[in-house]
Amino acid sequence: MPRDSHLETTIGSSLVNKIANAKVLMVGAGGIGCELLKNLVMGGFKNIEVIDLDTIDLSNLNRQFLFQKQHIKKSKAHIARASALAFNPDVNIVSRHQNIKDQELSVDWFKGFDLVMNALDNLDARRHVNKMCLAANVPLIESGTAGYLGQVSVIRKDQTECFDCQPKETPKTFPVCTIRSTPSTPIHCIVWAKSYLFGLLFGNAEDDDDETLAKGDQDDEETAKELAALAAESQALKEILASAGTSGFAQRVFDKVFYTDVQRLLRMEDMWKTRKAPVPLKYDQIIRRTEELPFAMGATTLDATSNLKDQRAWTLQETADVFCKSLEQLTIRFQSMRESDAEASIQFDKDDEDCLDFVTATSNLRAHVYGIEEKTRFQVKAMAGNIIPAIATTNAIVAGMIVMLAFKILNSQLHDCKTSFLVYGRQRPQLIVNEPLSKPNPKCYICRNSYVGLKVDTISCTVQDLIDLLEEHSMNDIEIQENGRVIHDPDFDDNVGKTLASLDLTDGKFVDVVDEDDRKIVLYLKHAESSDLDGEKYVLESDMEEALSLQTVMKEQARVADEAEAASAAAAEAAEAAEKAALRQKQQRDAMDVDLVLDETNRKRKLAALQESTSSSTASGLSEDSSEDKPLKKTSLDSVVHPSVEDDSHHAGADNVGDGTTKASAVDVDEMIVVDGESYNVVILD
Ligand SMILES: Nc1ncnc2c1ncn2[C@@H]1O[C@H](COP(=O)(O)OP(=O)(O)OP(=O)(O)O)[C@@H](O)[C@H]1O
Ligand SMILES: [Zn+2]
Repeated sequence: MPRDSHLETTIGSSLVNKIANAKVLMVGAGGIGCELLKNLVMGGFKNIEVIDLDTIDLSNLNRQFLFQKQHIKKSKAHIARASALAFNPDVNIVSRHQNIKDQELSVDWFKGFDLVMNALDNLDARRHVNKMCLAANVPLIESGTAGYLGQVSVIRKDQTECFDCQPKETPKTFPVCTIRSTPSTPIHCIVWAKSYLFGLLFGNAEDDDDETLAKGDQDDEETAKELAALAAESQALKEILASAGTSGFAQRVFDKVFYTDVQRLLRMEDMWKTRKAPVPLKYDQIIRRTEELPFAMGATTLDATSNLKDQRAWTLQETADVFCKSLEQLTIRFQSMRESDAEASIQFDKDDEDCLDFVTATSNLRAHVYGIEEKTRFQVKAMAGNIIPAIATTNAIVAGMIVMLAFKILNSQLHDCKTSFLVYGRQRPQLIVNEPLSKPNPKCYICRNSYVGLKVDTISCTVQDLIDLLEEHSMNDIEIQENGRVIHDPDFDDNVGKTLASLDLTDGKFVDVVDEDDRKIVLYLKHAESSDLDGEKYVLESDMEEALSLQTVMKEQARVADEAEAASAAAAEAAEAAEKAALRQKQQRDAMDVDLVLDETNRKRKLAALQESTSSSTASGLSEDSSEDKPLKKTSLDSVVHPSVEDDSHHAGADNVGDGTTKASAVDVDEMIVVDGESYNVVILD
């Protein structure tokens, strides 16, 4: 039986043919990628290109099942290809051990695919593929997982939202004073070790801040004072750094950060009125304490190859030992890096043994000083590396959903595609939640651009030539930028005589051009020898007029969106003002007495009774009327009591609807009814 016969029965031979003829690109051969590649070769795809920049790590093997122990350190892309071919040898797979951001992988290269599928793990690469697919006008399936959660969606130029249409969540930050002075949780200690101390010791001493530290309100006098003290503290540590590499260096750092600095903090007595005060720790103390222990725990040496080192809590002596040892190792590395490059720094890497040792020991020593729970090396790795455990099943489900979307896209059924969320722990027993694909954000600065290929000899073409070219297409007073770098604008013309190549505007670069009407064209440069340009100075690969008129439409859409946003902001403001006014009114009414609480039915009866009684001129008060043959039903407002319950002298004859508390003033007065010259405040229940 032919291999694809079941597939044909399921989805029809026409779609099977489309799948077989499609050329698809898979970016990333990790957790999702391995599952996806298997699905593709089993799902009838015959032309697949797979790219991954990484090599296989032992930690990948639990879920990236195309890889085995003997593949460790080999290219993920090449091994994924070889293993997938074993599932189906009848497929053409090209593997690339390469970064998807490589310049050689141009917009034209992307144009060679019918569909791109991301199986990536980082924003930067996702953003890049998003932009390339928009420029190449190729559909992209974007996916991601985090523990039990997963998401799959489709990105199609001008039809759906792109990856950058909505701002992405910024990483969690911590107030700098919490991290530097008043930690209260293990993560505070880990961030201090990883982002502050590590950076100060092995980074560029000037930029000892980290984006995980939020500066807080520096106008606040207390905060400003504390920040100044912290800056002085960092400066003192930098002075100790001058003795790096000499004997006793590690102990000096130890005593500085766990003793001297903590003592300074303790002098700020107000700080500890409501918090548990830290206990300064000196290196010598640990040695002394360890000698006092019944067993020679200080003699324990942690075996780096043993799992125990990762999984069990270390003694204080062990922690101090690891601190000193890892500090020395990293210092040696740092100094040798600095010999060849004065700006060199070590980046924290959770998979680097010395880095992880240093951060584990340092954060636990700080935790010890502050009486905070200590963490094992394994736990610190997860927390410092922001690791959410990857779950094979989640990846498998998401890879399955990617293939279903791929089928629909190749079958021209974009309208049937949905964004799918894999959810977990919800009350409803529903694993997958679907949402229609969103429309592009009219204000998106990535997908609302018009991308135009420009073939040009970048060696001879000057910025002025580029300006002339754009003016020929009626783009005036233009501003030219590349990746945020200003190349030219109406007030900055220093570069007009320079060639594109001399400004590093070379093959594959995106050049943003905005004109006086705010129309934005992104030119992607394609270097061509002058001889290949048929005597022309340049060749534009798309119709510029069409792109510009599309821009005019998009700018109008953005304007309408702006207006709608402004209108909804104004409406929200008005609603807030109305709410405030209503609240004020309520407060005024609350100050009044409440005589009756009626529900709507009662109100009608009451009014009817009142009218009847006043017209017959027999009524002397509400209570008499209401106790006639049609008695009023008491309302169920338990919390309201007629003021006369407290004070009999007032409206003693009124109908005491509602009973219970004494807080009549908490109720709105809805109506005032006048009967026989006497006024009654009435509350009407909904
Ligand atoms: N710029 C890029 N170019 C090519 N491949 C990339 C790029 N960025 C990330 N990748 C690849 O995407 C894959 C994502 O897979 P996954 O999320 O399972 O990560 P992992 O690195 O295998 O696992 P973990 O991060 O949990 O150790 C990785 O194999 C990674 O090498
Ligand atoms: Zn967008």
